[in-house]
Amino acid sequence: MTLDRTASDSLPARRLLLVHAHPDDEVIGTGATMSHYVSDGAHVTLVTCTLGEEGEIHVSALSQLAAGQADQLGGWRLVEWERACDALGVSDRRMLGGPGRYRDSGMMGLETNKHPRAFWGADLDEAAAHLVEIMREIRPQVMITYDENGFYGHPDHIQAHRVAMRAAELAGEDGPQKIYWTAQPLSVLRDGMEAFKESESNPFADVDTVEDLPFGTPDEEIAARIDGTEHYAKKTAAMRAHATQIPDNSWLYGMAGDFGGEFMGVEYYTLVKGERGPGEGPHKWESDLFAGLDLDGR
Ligand SMILES: CC(=O)N[C@H]1[C@@H](O[C@@H]2[C@H](O)[C@H](O)[C@@H](O)[C@H](O)[C@H]2O)O[C@H](CO)[C@@H](O)[C@@H]1O
Ligand SMILES: [Zn+2]
Repeated sequence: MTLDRTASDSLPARRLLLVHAHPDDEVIGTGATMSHYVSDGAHVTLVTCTLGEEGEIHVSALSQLAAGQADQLGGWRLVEWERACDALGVSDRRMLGGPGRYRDSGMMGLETNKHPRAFWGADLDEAAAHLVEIMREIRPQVMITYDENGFYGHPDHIQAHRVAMRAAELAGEDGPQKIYWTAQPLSVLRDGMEAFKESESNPFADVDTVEDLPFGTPDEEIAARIDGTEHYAKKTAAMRAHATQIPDNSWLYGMAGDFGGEFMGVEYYTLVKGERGPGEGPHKWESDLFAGLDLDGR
């Protein structure tokens, strides 16, 4: 079968693919990065794997949409997701296999993990094939997804990692030349713990040290620091679009409000495929995910 590569030939020279598990993950972990690259003229493709049907509902008027009631939260979060992508300027956004193909599995160990459409139980190569199709169309040079623990251990995040990495393997030369996993440097977590210690809405309240958290990466293992502080207003606008998941009193707004863009507008990554480009600072962190790539060849 001859592959139609004219699609990517008509796209901008730089093409970034992000693979996320639920609506809202895209903004929480990578919203500033997405907005930064859209603003800088790159083509950004977001692939989200589930509709988030099993999520909480922080908007009381919508509480009856819950999975155990009308079971309509997935459709509502699809709308939230579209609005959030609009706020970030991301027009190329897709649900893996189409909206509704894979269902939010719920937290690890719950009965919902066994739902016949739960993403956690998806056939890996079948799910990866949907992503390979997108890679062949877009031919992204860079891909962002989660580490093997899904950043914090949620089954859909772990499965998103597995599907993204398998698709990159199957896509061969149409797959990404550089692959990054979302990460949070331990130094930033320590600063956050200090900054939040007097705060009412404190995400660090249940731990004594940052090493007790299910995530955190030694600074020397971080490869890239993307400064999107000029875009954190768009990131917070996109977060507000996800109102069922991110309540107005969320600590995430505290980070943006009291601590400015440094915490919300800067996002960090480890590099697991490809060569690190030129970097800055004590650990030579890249400031551009496309650093070191020969873009002419693709
Ligand atoms: C950020 C993220 O991945 N959120 C997921 C997660 O949400 C958690 C879940 O509702 C849990 O019950 C809460 O205690 C926790 O505060 C939430 O972050 O899991 C949901 C169910 O799979 C998912 O819909 C949501 O997007
Ligand atoms: Zn998620």
